Amino acid sequence: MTHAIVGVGQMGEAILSGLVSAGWNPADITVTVRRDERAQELAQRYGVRRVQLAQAARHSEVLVVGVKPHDVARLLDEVTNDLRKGTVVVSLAAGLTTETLEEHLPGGTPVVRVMPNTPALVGKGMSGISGGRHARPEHVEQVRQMMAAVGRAVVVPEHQLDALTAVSGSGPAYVFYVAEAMVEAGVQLGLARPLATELATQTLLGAAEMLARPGVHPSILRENVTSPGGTTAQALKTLDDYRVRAAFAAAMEACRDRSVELGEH
Ligand SMILES: NC(=O)C1=CN([C@@H]2O[C@H](COP(=O)(O)OP(=O)(O)OC[C@H]3O[C@@H](n4cnc5c(N)ncnc54)[C@H](OP(=O)(O)O)[C@@H]3O)[C@@H](O)[C@H]2O)C=CC1
Ligand SMILES: O=C(O)[C@@H]1CCC=N1
Repeated sequence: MTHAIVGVGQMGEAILSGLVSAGWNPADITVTVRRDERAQELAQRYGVRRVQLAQAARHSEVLVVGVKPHDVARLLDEVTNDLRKGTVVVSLAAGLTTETLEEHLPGGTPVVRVMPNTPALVGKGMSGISGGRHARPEHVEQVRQMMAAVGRAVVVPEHQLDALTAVSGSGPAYVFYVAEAMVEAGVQLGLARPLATELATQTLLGAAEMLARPGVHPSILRENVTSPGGTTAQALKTLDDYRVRAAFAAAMEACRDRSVELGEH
């Protein structure tokens, strides 16, 4: 019995890489991909075996579906006749509800929905997890343990997954966007690009580690950097003048709404 990943793109590979780095035996993980060169690449990088979809469906304990949301229904329809009774089907797809997923699978199939993020690649992922109608607590726990191997994993009511997507699923992109903005601004101020990149990267890393300590709040950490009448106060006032906080609220609301929309059919 293996864990199968079907559709190994950005997110599927991040989880695969995280699991192998966490010490999972590559012999216990199979991948199902369309292109031969991708199969070779994954075999070389991680030592995992490629299997056809039917084989993944027949022999896996957990089958992770890592294709784009609009490809999920077709893939599940293809899988349904071969699916071993008891296999837990895990979807990574934004928006798609467990109810929709269940409609494309044999009655009684345990379905677990996961909203991961790409830092799983470096063992620092953040996943939200919800079980479907037929997922027993032990199924949800099995998936939680898999995702906990590549970072942190929380079980949440399914209706919260759209909002969770806006915070942690898409969240890394906001951080990379801020990093890009800081680098570009540093270059604008006359710093060499490699130096600006090193300064921004190490600053984000250090700030993230401070945030992760127990009992701290971002507001306090920010205040600690902000000397009265000093440089940071000027910078933060300018961010407020440009309504950056409001922009985040609007961006994340749009993200949540898109997730809801992806789930409507
Ligand atoms: N990227 C992210 O940060 C996050 C993504 N997600 C979710 O993860 C899922 C995947 O997203 P992402 O990894 O970004 O997308 P990618 O396009 O990078 O990966 C999707 C992969 O699915 C493959 N694929 C499509 N159809 C099949 C098939 N029939 N059989 C085998 N493989 C197939 C594609 O192969 P090919 O290369 O041949 O086209 C591609 O490699 C989405 O549902 C998304 O909502 C969730 C959280 C975060
Ligand atoms: O952009 C997307 O739709 C996916 C889901 C969360 C992050 N990336």
